[in-house]
Amino acid sequence: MPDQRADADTAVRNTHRNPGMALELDWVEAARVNLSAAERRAATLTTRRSVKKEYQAAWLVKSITCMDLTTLAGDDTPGRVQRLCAKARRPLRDDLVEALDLADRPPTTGAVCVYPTMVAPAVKALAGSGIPVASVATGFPAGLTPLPQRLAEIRYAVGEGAAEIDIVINRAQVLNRDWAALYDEVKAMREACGEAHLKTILATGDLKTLRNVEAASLVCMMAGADFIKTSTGKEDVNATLPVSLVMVRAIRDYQARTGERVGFKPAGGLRTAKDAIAWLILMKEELGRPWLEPELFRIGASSLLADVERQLEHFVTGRYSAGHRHAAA
Ligand SMILES: O=C[C@H](O)COP(=O)(O)O
Repeated sequence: MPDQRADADTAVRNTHRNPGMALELDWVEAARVNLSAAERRAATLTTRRSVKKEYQAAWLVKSITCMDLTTLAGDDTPGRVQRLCAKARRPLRDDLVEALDLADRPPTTGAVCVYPTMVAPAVKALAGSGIPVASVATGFPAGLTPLPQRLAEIRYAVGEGAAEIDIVINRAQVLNRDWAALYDEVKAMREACGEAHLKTILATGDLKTLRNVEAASLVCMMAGADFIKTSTGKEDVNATLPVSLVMVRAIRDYQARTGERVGFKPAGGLRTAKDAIAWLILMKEELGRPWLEPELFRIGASSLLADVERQLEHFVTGRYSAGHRHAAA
């Protein structure tokens, strides 16, 4: 099988940071997106391209290494987080790892993503694994607590050992097109992160237009976001391919203008191996190979791994097992 695994030797996946830049309002205001063209292009990603047989298995393993294995539920407990971390360390059964010829470097997930009070148990459970802990923060998922509390929450999560912070932006600032306010808040959040990497969740399902999605993507990158992320998983509409296309093209434009590579994280509602392949195709076609690594690409998901494991089992054995055999994640 082609080897597309990522290195999982350190708990910080990407040492490079996006330094950000001054807010360039002209660039933000010039954002324009042709909705039907974006929808047509997104549709071709899953119809024109397909990935077959052993390449499909390699891509599915790749999707595991890029997965932020997530639990963000009101009834999360340290016990649940420990079980999730065990799955992150060993996302595939040993017999599948052997059969896929991965025993010398078995895959792990890209990160584990939890609420701030679950960071400490996650850090403990992942000690020595090289898997970073990501924490949501800033009043996730609505982001409507006062700014000092949102910044304090970031500092708390970093203090507990989170290496990555997934913040939510203030959607009202986008809907009011108050780009300076959005820029200032995200910049303050980046400062509060210290060494931790900043992912900015746009909650695209709340932003009304693709033009707003593009503009918000640019403002977050200008303010120093290391990743831009689609959704919390709690909006009515979460990650979609047209929205993701707009965001990755904003990443491309930002790189062309600044030379900086910003990562992308689709999240929310991604549950099937087919979804994982579709987003990997998007990354490869729009941004190229560097964005097929966990340093620049993550899939945020609470229930995707089960189907990926099931499809890999089918690849290895020719049979599907019952869904309940892959209960965790
Ligand atoms: O950031 C990750 C999302 O909250 C996960 O959403 P999901 O539960 O729909 O997979």
